[in-house]
Amino acid sequence: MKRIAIQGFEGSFHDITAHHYFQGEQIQMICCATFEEVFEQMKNDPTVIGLTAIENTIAGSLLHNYELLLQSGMTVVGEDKTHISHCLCCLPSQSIKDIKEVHSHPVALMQCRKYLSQHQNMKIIEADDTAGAAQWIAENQVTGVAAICHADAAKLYGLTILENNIEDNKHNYTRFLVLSDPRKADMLRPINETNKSSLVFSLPHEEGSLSQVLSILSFYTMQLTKIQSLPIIGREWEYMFYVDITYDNLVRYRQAVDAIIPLTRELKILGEYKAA
Ligand SMILES: O=C(O)C(=O)C[C@]1(C(=O)O)C=C[C@@H](O)C=C1
Repeated sequence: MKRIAIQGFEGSFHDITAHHYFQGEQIQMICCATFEEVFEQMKNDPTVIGLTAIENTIAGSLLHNYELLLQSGMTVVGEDKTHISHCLCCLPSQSIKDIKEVHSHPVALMQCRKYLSQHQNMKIIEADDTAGAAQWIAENQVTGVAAICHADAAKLYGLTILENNIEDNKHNYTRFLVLSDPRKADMLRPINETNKSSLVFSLPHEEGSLSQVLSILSFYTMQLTKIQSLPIIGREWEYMFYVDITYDNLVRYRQAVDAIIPLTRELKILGEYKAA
C-alpha cells in the first residue's frame, strides 16, 4: 500500500490527480492542510510519497512549492497533468440569489476571476482547498455560502451544483509533481523511461551567463519546457533558476549537465523522471 501526502481533502484536485497517477495501485491518502505539512509528513517517514501542484495554465507557478521542494531535499519521481474544471455549489436549499460568499482555494479563485467579477455581490473567501470548502458547507449546513470545486467533490459532499465550468478558460490544466525521499526514489520511477529532468541553479552576475547555459542545453538537443526564476532571499537581485528539460537520449542529457556545471553555481538535480 502506497501512502500519498497531499494538500487537501477527499475530492480535491490533488486527490483526483493522485488516484489518476497511481491508477490500479492500492493507495492511502494523507490529507494535509498545507504544503508545508506535506513535506513534514515526508520528512518524518521516508516511505511517504508527496504530490504537490507546481504550475497552472491560468494562475501560473506555485512559487512557494519550488522553495519547499528545494529546502526539503526531496526528489521528483514523476509528474501528472490534470484538466481543471470548477463548479459553483451550495446546500440544496439555496439558490444563486442566496449566495453572499464564495469559498475556495486561492488558485481555484484565480482561475474563476472572470466569473466572480460578474458576481460582485459575492464576497470571496480563501479556503485551504476546494473540496475542503465544500465539506465545510455540508458539515456545518452553512447557508448563503457557495464553494468552488470539482463537480465530483460537490456530489461527494451532497451539494447542489448552481453552475458548471466556471473557469475563465477551458484550457485550464495543473501540473503536479510526485515527490519522494531520494533513498526511495528508484523504486518509484521507471529508470529506462526517464526523459525529463528538473534542475535548479544560480548564476554569476556576468553578462550572458544565462544565455550561455541555455545555448549549451540547446547544443545537446535538450528541449527546455519551463524556466522559472525566484529571488534568492538575502542576496538582492540574485536569482535561482528552475529549469525543466526533456530529452530522448540519456547520455546526451548527462553530457549536457556536465557541460553546464562550470557555468552555474549550486546546481542541483531536483529529479529525473518520465514526462507526463
Ligand atoms: O484545492 C484543491 O482542490 C487543490 O488540489 C489545490 C489546487 C492548487 O494548489 O493549485 C490544485 C489544482 C487547481 O489548480 C486548484 C487548486
